[in-house]
Amino acid sequence: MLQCGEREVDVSKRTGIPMTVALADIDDFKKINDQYGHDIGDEALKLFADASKSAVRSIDYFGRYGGEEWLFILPNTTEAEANALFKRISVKLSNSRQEHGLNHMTFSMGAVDLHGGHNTLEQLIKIADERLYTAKNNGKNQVCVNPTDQVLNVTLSNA
Ligand SMILES: Nc1nc2c(ncn2[C@@H]2O[C@H](COP(=O)(O)OP(=O)(O)OP(=O)(O)O)[C@@H](O)[C@H]2O)c(=O)[nH]1
Repeated sequence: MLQCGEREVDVSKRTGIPMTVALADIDDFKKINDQYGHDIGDEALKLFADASKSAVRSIDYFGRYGGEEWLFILPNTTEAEANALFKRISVKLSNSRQEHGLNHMTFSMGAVDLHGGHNTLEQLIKIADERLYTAKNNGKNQVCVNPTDQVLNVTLSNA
């Protein structure tokens, strides 16, 4: 997946077509494990993965990254459009989490597109991670696409 990401960075640089890198992390995952047990924690990971897989397009790349985080590589996408992805995953998650008794499960996301000095996949992942950290610090259940802009906080009926 990282190799594909490097290739997408090259394509974006060559063509000028934007691409976005996003990192996501389930909120308070440790509490889910502590409260419901490790097996339900694993189930929560699967629910998130299924919601994400069904929310991305066929040209996007999605996978687990560095243990607890999830990486999205989104060709032909601006960082502002990551808001829409965040909403789509949130809605899909809200549909499936109730069946599993995980009514309060949410996630946070940080996203950045290729522009200015952010030139390599490694740099983009680093900035996405910083923005994910900002989204967590700002209250979780939200995406941070640019810390100077307002973050999008999605509050679903059972969140
Ligand atoms: N069930 C399960 N738990 C895991 C797995 N990998 C990591 N964890 C647990 O995930 C937890 C990581 O939580 P963090 O992401 O650090 O913190 P958090 O509780 O989600 O808090 P925030 O990120 O601030 O929302 C730890 O308790 C790990 O043991 C896994 O594959 N399955």
